[in-house]
Amino acid sequence: MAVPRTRQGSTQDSAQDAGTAAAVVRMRGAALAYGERVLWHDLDLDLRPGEFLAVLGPNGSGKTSLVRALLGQRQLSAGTCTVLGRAPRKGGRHIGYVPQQATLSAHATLRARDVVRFGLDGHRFGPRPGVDGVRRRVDEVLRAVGAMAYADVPVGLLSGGERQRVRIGQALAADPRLLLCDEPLLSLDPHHQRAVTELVDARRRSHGTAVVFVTHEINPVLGLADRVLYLARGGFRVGTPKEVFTSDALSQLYGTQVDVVRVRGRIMVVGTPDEAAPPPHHAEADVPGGARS
Ligand SMILES: Nc1ncnc2c1ncn2[C@@H]1O[C@H](COP(=O)(O)OP(=O)(O)OP(=O)(O)O)[C@@H](O)[C@H]1O
Repeated sequence: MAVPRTRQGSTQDSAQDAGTAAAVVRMRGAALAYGERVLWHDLDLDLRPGEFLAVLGPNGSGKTSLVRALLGQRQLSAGTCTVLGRAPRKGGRHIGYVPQQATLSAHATLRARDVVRFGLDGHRFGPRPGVDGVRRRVDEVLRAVGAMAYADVPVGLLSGGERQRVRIGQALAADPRLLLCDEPLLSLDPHHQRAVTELVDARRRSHGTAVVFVTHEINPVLGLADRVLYLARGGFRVGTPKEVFTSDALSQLYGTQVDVVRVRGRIMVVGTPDEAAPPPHHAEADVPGGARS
């Protein structure tokens, strides 16, 4: 089960250090830069089993790059990161990855069950189940994600919401301890958004799978996220949704007046600068008052 933990900036505290032994992801002083451009830096983060971390931020703030760093596809430019106690590496076992939407269309003629099976076959190490075992496991996963009804339908014929269930099935097939979801709600209607978030939530509650969930919108995960990592302008803010979604916290992060308004249990953020603007470089990015840049 998830235990919320608060963290702002990079100052370490003993309570957090006590919790690191079981951390699924551990980052210390982590930074990621492309050339001169620093996406984020001084990031300290411990993600515990069963914890749901929502990652938010404007376009280009480095959310996908963070996921790629955890997958071992991007090298940190500074600091350290471990995933399940080891340096992140490509093809690591126990990591389920739900990539951004586009990727499945390349395999549009494959049936849903084939796509889920790839989640089992994709791992080069560890014991391999036999043919019957594979089929059983694929069926089990298809049922778990509610995709049994279209198990034999080519994914190219499925709706966006149905495909997303299949993608999640693929990510869950290998029984991951860490689930990385990169904008799985993109272009889904509220009904399907709810279905997808409930699937992910059920998984982390039943299996203690830690979740990193990149999303542009906090509201669909507001009741689920233990913590939010909000990236912007080369900086970040991390804490519970209540702590991060305040006018003060986001104004500090953005370096301009931002208003956070709550309406009928939903959060609206008003006044964020143009999302297309690139973040400043490292030296300009320090945000005073603990919201680290
Ligand atoms: N390999 C790379 N080399 C150089 N720049 C890169 C590379 N990969 C990403 N970038 C740049 O880094 C920035 C962050 O990209 P990233 O995809 O992590 O952002 P994001 O927060 O996921 O954005 P979005 O919300 O649009 O998906 C972008 O400006 C992107 O162009």
